[in-house]
Amino acid sequence: MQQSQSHSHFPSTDAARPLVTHLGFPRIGARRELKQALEAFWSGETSAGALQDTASALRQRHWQLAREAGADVVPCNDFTLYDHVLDTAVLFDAIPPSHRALCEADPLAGYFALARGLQRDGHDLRALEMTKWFDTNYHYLVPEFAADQTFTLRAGKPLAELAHARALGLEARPVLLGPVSFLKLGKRSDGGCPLELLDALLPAYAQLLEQLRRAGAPWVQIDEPCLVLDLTPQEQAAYRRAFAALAQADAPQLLLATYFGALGDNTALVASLPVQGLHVDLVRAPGQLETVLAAVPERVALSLGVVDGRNIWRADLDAAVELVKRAGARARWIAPSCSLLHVPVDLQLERKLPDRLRGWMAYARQKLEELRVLADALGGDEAAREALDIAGRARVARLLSPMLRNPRVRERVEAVTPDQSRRLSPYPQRAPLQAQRLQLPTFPTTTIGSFPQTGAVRQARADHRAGRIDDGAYRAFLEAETDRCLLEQEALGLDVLVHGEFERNDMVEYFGEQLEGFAFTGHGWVQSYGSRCVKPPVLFGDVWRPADMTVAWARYAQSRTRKPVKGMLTGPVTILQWSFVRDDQSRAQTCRQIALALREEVLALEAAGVGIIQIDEPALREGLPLRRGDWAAYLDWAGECFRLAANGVGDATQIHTHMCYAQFNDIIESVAQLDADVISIETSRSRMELLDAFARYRYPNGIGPGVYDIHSPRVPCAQEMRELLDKALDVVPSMQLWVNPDCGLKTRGWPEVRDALRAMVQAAQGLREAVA
Ligand SMILES: Nc1nc2c(c(=O)[nH]1)N[C@@H](CNc1ccc(C(=O)N[C@@H](CCC(=O)N[C@@H](CCC(=O)N[C@@H](CCC(=O)O)C(=O)O)C(=O)O)C(=O)O)cc1)CN2
Ligand code: MET
Ligand SMILES: [Zn+2]
Repeated sequence: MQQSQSHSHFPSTDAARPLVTHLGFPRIGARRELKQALEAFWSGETSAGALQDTASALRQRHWQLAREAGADVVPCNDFTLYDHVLDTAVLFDAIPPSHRALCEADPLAGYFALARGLQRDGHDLRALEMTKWFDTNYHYLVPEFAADQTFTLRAGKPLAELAHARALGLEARPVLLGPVSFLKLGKRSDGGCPLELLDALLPAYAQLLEQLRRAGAPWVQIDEPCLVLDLTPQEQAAYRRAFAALAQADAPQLLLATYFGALGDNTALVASLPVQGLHVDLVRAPGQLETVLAAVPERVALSLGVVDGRNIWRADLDAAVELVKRAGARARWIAPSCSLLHVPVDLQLERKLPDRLRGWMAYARQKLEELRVLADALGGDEAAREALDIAGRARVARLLSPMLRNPRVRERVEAVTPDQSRRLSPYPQRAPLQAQRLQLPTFPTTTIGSFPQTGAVRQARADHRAGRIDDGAYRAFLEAETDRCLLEQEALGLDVLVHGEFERNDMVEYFGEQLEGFAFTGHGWVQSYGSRCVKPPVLFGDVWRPADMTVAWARYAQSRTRKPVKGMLTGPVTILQWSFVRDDQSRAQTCRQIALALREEVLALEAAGVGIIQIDEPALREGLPLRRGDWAAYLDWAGECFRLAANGVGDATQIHTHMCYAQFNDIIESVAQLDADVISIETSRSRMELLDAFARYRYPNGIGPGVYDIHSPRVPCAQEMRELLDKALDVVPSMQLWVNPDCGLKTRGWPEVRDALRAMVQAAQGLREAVA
């Protein structure tokens, strides 16, 4: 076989072959086995033993799968029953006083009470706050530290997982969240700086490292993703102190793992840390290889993240070859850019995807196979070089495919003018027109859109998909659900109703299924939090709207009640953020295409007589770049896209937006500039901390700070919600205040929803009486 031109630059014999590894594997399971096991355990159907058996079997299967796909070294302790940040808090015994007794009496029950709250058997425990893991759609639980927090090592889990892997004959590398990132991702109950607790934490870390070494770990992976953020001098000093202390311990060799971006101005800091290995993300930041090679001492072995751990496209292996060769003998390992947590498990399970598209994609397993091909090719293997050629051709085929481009879409994006993204009149002129049209009381009550997606709803959808019920029967079922939901809302006394979103599998996938330019998968599940997963659609080509998407349901719901029903759409930034997005053009460009498609839908809803249209943008904050220097450009195009979608309507049409799961303090000004008439926003888990920002900025339009945490089965009482509303009234003028939960109710059951909304309406009524 003739050697191909493009790979003639390979060394011919005995070249150094890097080892293949990865930083973490999806834990939910290709068929969401962990989800099923968790939910069965929570509902009391199965025992803790059964849950642990499933967890153990998944760990073992994933190690074997990774080995077979090509990993020479696999991580351990990357598994978790709920969340790896929560695991780290439990590992060091950083448990809030409220949960301590239960955690000691029944560790597993205590663990899930921290994750989900617990209101049973005389307990009334809150869940920890949940927020976004960097710029991903994964949520972690925020550790809560006392001002005088002490840390005690409880090393059972990492030691057991290491022993399990070693018993299987695997070379396993325990993964730990590093001490600085762990503290920085948490918060102190007194509002103080968590990094002040570093000196108290380090002895426990050192002790853990010693135990792992004694248990046979040659390497430990310390994840410090905060090293890609802007750090203060104090934070940089914390890194120096932390790693100096860990270097004193009788520890295994340390692989310091960074990901989600460039080390940038932290490069010199990282280069000065006493570690034996360093992982860098060369997908988000290929340019940093040069600076890292120059700054980091030769004795530090490098792990090069050359395959995208955040997206599902096949890698550009030719580019990867160049990077690895550039690092030469210093490239000890090659790996995905970050943990594979953010991609699905195995493309081989996909049956529905068009073959063409499938040939362009790679899930976790296929990414490890790509890395093996890359390593083998670098090691001089002929067959692997041919595989590289084939991969390269598949990639070029995608980039040149006519499926990616629609000239009409491109023309329309080019033709957008600035006035298309502005409302006709400013808010003070629109507000009275809307008030007159809608006739709402003060402190109007509403919900965020979804009502419980019960087993029956999911079953009907599954039956419809499988052809067991026809279109008519499915529609009749959904109409009945919608009717029932509207009646419930009327009975509860809510002011602005929603149709309940029963027809939607997911707020993004549903739109992906109706827009051109998207494909959807059958097994593309990615963990979002705990047992909850999402199946991000694959945005591969130019986006356009072939037909109305939500108008029929909006019209139907409004025909069934005299109360106003909100039209319900997912915004362009969120659709972008929660899809696997093409990488052959800028995200801004792709987002504008989505925005134009949604604009058509907004105008169609308005034309159908819908007076309130909500455009959810829960992922606006999540998409914010990790470095401040990149914020302005992002906020500029993201804001423009929202306004382009929303602001074509007349003055009397009320635009709502909704945001959740993140800190909005930093971007409050950009949120205000969206100029939505009303924003509902998650605040209850952080007990309204967010409102400081709204107060400082004097948010000008309507605002509904969430008064009830919908992620927990716990039902708060009216008094508790009233207290949050009173707090809100300190900073929000009463004419602007709306009353609503934190987010949609799809994950809850009807009994809790009824109780909670009844209490919410009661809280609003109490407030009306108090200020009347
Ligand atoms: N994309 C996205 N990201 C988001 C959110 C979101 O809503 N969407 N919200 C935040 C996270 N919150 C979330 C809240 C709930 C769920 C959630 O409930 N997910 C469901 C899956 C939703 C779904 O796609 N359901 C489908 C498919 C359901 C399913 O499991 N079907 C079975 C078959 C049906 C059966 O027999 O039960 C199968 O395919 O195996 C449907 O309803 O049609 C789950 O994990 O259970 C996810 C995220 C932030 N990020
Ligand atoms: N309208 C959506 C819902 O209520 C908004 C969810 S934000 C993650 O579910
Ligand atoms: Zn939400």
